Amino acid sequence: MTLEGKVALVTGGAQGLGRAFSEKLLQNGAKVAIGDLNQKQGEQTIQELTSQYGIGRAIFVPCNVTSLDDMTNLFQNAKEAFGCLDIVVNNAGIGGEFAPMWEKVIDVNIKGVVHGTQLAIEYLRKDKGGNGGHIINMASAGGLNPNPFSPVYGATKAAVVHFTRCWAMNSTTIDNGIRLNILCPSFVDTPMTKNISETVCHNYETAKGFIEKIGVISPETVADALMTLLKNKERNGAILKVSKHGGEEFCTLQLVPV
Ligand SMILES: NC(=O)C1=CN([C@@H]2O[C@H](COP(=O)(O)OP(=O)(O)OC[C@H]3O[C@@H](n4cnc5c(N)ncnc54)[C@H](O)[C@@H]3O)[C@@H](O)[C@H]2O)C=CC1
Ligand SMILES: CCCCCC(=O)CC\C=C/C=C/C=C/[C@@H](O)[C@@H](O)CCCC(=O)O
Repeated sequence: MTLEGKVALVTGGAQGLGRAFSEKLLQNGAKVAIGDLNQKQGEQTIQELTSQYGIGRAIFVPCNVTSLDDMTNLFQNAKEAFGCLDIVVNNAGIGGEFAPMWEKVIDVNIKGVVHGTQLAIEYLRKDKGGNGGHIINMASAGGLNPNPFSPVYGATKAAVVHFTRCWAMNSTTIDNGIRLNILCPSFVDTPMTKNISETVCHNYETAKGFIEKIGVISPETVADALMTLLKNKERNGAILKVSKHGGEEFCTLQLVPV
């Protein structure tokens, strides 16, 4: 029970990776506040997690990460329900390359992470009554190396990597006991990957071969990588890539030939 007594907040936790993260956090003793746009799925997930891990361990708050009001409400509810906050996982994200969807991708994947990070810093900082803590932002292997089929999506994930590393070097976070790290999985077996089609990426037929070559990993594998970051008490601004062929690899940024 490495996270006994800790309180975590996970965005996009109704399904997919966010749900797997929430479950892993509960298994390790934490309490979890899940925020998600999908109220029906979110409430069902909380019911299932509660029956497995006990009453009062997890709450659901309907929330659109692009709305600062919704996100503020999510953080307030988490603090009121559990008394404090220690871990924030900014996980909610979407894909889509064509108009009008691509603008929404930028909004959710970047604005959502900016909201979640800025609020997390306010709630965690020691000089404002917090305990310090850990922020994990979800990027993607496609934010490190080019996925030629999803340029807009890849750009948002590169932005998440850079945004997070900037904050990790900031004296406000460092002096207040806050660390920020980044998870970069390759393709994962979630509804997002299952729904990849010619309506969300370019050159879909070729993309299928690309996905097959890179391989698809399980949400549990990525949840284990989240635990690797959470158990580590030193790293700040680190990028943890997880892929089928490479496993967990801490990365530095490098340009690969295209
Ligand atoms: N599935 C994959 O292959 C990979 C996914 N990722 C990233 O991991 C994160 C989670 O992805 P998956 O679980 O695969 O996706 P998913 O589509 O299975 O689940 C995403 C969840 O986020 C919620 N969500 C979407 N927009 C939202 C919004 N505006 N506000 C609040 N909640 C919202 C959805 O309702 C859903 O419950 C995303 O940031 C994604 O970009 C990164 C690398 C690989
Ligand atoms: C709607 C889009 C959903 C995308 C979900 C992801 O975030 C998956 C991104 C996953 C991996 C991207 C990796 C890109 C790697 C390449 O630049 C290159 O490193 C791989 C070379 C492939 C090969 O020839 O082995």
